[in-house]
Amino acid sequence: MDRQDGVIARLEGVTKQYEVGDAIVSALKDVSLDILEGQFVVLLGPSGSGKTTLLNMIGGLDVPTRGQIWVGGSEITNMNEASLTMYRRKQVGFIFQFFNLVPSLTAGENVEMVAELTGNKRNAIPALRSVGLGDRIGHFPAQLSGGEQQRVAIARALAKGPSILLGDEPTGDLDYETGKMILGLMRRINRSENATILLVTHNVAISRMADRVIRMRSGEIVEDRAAENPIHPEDLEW
Ligand SMILES: Nc1ncnc2c1ncn2[C@@H]1O[C@H](COP(=O)(O)OP(=O)(O)OP(=O)(O)O)[C@@H](O)[C@H]1O
Repeated sequence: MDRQDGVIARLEGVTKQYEVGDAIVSALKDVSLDILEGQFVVLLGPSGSGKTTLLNMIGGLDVPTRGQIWVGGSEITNMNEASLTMYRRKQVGFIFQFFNLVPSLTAGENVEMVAELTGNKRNAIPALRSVGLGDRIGHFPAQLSGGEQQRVAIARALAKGPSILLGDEPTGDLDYETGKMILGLMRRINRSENATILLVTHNVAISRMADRVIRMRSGEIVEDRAAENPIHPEDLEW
């Protein structure tokens, strides 16, 4: 894969099958896709359509049954387990619905722990400042609101300096206003740092802020379109 063409992630003929008893579930069927650096991509689709499976493949959390995946110039589908662990640790920023912070560590320590793994410990405090939490560094997750906890999780992802940020329903557990604030933050990071973001959601309204909208059904991409005029997250309504 050639980074010169601006492609940060490429999937070629990716198929994922799960064996469940005697049955085979095809979660992804021959999916091919290029994601460009700096794109804000929203991935939509009904429950069970393969969104999380696709995200997990790109994030190196699971491996395809067939097909190839490149991220940031390296093919991850031919990596051994040790290289794949390093890839997950250093190259991918994960933002989940339920924040996944360590309750016994402060906000600062939660970010530092991950930043340290990637050799970027000095990034931790600036990352927290960049999400507006410079004054919450010593707070524990239980002392933070849901929106603040998600901002810590975003800071933790950013502190790695990842090739791609992967969000799985990152606003799914937040109220309307807080959800919009988190989307606004993600958009700001995308625009100001040219961060590539792939965001999975059930919420069709969120697709109006995307540069590109991909829709899945039954393990296949059924629509892939560039958005002409993405709107500001503040103006989203649902
Ligand atoms: N570990 C697994 N073992 C067996 N089947 C699985 C496994 N993970 C996912 N599947 C199946 O693969 C299909 C795609 O699942 P996936 O979680 O990717 O869908 P999704 O679009 O993210 O759904 P949701 O919006 O509900 O999270 C589903 O039919 C699901 O049941």
